[in-house]
Amino acid sequence: MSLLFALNQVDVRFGRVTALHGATLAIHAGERVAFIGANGSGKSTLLRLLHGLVPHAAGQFASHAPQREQAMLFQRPHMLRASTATNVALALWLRGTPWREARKAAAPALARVGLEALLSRNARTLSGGQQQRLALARAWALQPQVLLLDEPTASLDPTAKREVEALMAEAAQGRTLLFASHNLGQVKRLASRVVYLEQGRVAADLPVHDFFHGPLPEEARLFVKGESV
Ligand SMILES: Nc1ncnc2c1ncn2[C@@H]1O[C@H](COP(=O)(O)OP(=O)(O)OP(=O)(O)O)[C@@H](O)[C@H]1O
Repeated sequence: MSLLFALNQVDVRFGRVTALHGATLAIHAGERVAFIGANGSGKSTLLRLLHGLVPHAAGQFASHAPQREQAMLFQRPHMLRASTATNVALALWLRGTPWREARKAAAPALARVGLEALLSRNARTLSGGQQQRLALARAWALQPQVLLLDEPTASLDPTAKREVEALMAEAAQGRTLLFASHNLGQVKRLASRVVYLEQGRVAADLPVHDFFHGPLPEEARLFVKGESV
């Protein structure tokens, strides 16, 4: 599998805060990596670094995945005050698809996530679960090699969580999936590898089975115990 991202002793800083500290990681095409850890441990920062949204302050960072081959979903996606179809079409247009073609691609993308009945609905009026589905449709339409998801089901009710998670699994087929989650059940269902962050450091990096069944550093063990009750 080809190497997509290589981090060697990478630091990311926001003023005096070091959000990532000495992170060393290699991510290959086709992997499904879950980033877990307590609030503020650096999960979003790591995803944002991989997506080219924040610079690194120290160490070496190499990305072999072109930005246009990536799509990122945020916990609370930003929707434009326009129809759901326009929201999808604009994402395509911004990546260089001619407008007419982009408009045409919107309907099938929305149908994939079950929003075909809401094509002309103002996206800002959608529920949280519907907005997350729209965000997935937008990402899906771009057909990215790499899908980055930052706690995409965190603010959803249990039913919407299940629905969006099923769509995430489907959207990840044949792609590299990199996601942050506090939901360890979701991590077990979706990830092939777990990276556990602690105060900006990579404290464990293991295949999913070994993470949940093998010996772990003490902090990671306590984290899993605390989160899985
Ligand atoms: N734009 C920013 N400016 C200043 N500090 C920031 C910024 N973004 C993140 N941080 C800080 O960097 C650290 C890591 O934050 P990050 O959002 O990456 O954590 P996280 O693991 O994603 O947390 P959560 O689980 O709460 O989403 C925190 O101390 C946070 O306050």
